[in-house]
Amino acid sequence: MNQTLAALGWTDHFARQVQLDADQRPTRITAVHRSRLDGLQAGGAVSLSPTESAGSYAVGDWVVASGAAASAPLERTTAITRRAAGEESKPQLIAANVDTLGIVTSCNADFNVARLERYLTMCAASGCLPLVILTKADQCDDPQDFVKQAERLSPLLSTIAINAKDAEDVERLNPWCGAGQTLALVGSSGVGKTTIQNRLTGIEDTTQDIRADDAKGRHTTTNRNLRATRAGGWLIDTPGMRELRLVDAEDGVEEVFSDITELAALCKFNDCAHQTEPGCAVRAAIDNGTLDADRLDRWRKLDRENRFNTATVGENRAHQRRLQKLYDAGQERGRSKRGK
Ligand SMILES: Nc1nc2c(ncn2[C@@H]2O[C@H](COP(=O)(O)OP(=O)(O)OP(=O)(O)O)[C@@H](O)[C@H]2O)c(=O)[nH]1
Ligand SMILES: [Zn+2]
Repeated sequence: MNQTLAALGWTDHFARQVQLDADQRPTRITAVHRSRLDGLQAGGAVSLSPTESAGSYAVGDWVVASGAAASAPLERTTAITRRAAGEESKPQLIAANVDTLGIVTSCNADFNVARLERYLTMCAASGCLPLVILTKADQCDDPQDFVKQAERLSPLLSTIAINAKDAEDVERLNPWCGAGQTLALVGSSGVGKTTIQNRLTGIEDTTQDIRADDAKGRHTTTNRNLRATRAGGWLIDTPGMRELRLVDAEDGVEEVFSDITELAALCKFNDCAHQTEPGCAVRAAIDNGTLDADRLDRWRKLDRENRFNTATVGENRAHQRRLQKLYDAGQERGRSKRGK
């Protein structure tokens, strides 16, 4: 597969960061393995050795290859992260340099304003442009009603209603995954992500290019994580993309709920909880009908949850430090006992 760098997504943003020697090649990362990176260059697919730990790279990253050695990732335009599962709840990088995050929901009971706001918040924190894709328009009497409800959530939002099983309908997504453009999809199970991806990539069987490392520890090339679209662009599909949660997304909450944060700035007290305080601009807006009380509730919930997630990440670090102190103190006691 031969590509121009621009078609791979290379822009001035990346070009400005490097002075390329004759033997150096910009490379887009298509898969991250424990001790190896798969990538695409203008000349085709390559396999590279990372110079940083594997965790510092993500699918979609740009690196500079000198021979078979990959530089550290170039500064990203966008980064999608999630809160890692388990004990170590530090943010985990899911994908880099995604231009548009397609938030997929259906014109049915899956459509849920609170959930859309969560995804929009995450999208804002990542730096990607949001695109709401409403599937199953063919099974609904008035898809435009759903479109309107979604568009009300943010002026930055594009919304499109489609039948994901209809090839022409799915082609309407081409502007977001044409040459040089990278798209990723999020959404609940069953909303039609796989159906859309298969149409966009022309690959009907998603399992066909999944191949694990073989028994001898060799790797086989897989294009599953960063897949070429028929429109000439890229689609990122990793297991992590499917399990996204909010992390460190405070900026995102502010952007998506700018109407509320702007009002809150006008409250008489700057620690106003918008409950019963005098001079509360938020309650005033609810009273005069310019702000929806449900929206305030959803903001509270999201803000609280986001603070909790972020706090847990911080608390975990604090917890680790406390454990280390206890451990050090224990060793010290042991030493002084033995010394007696
Ligand atoms: N009629 C209709 N059916 C759809 C549409 N989109 C998806 N479906 C059907 O809904 C079912 C689920 O679609 P998938 O593409 O597997 O959904 P998914 O989001 O990939 O689900 P997970 O793989 O569980 O995350 C399939 O039977 C699809 O054929 C649509 O726009 N219209
Ligand atoms: Zn207030």
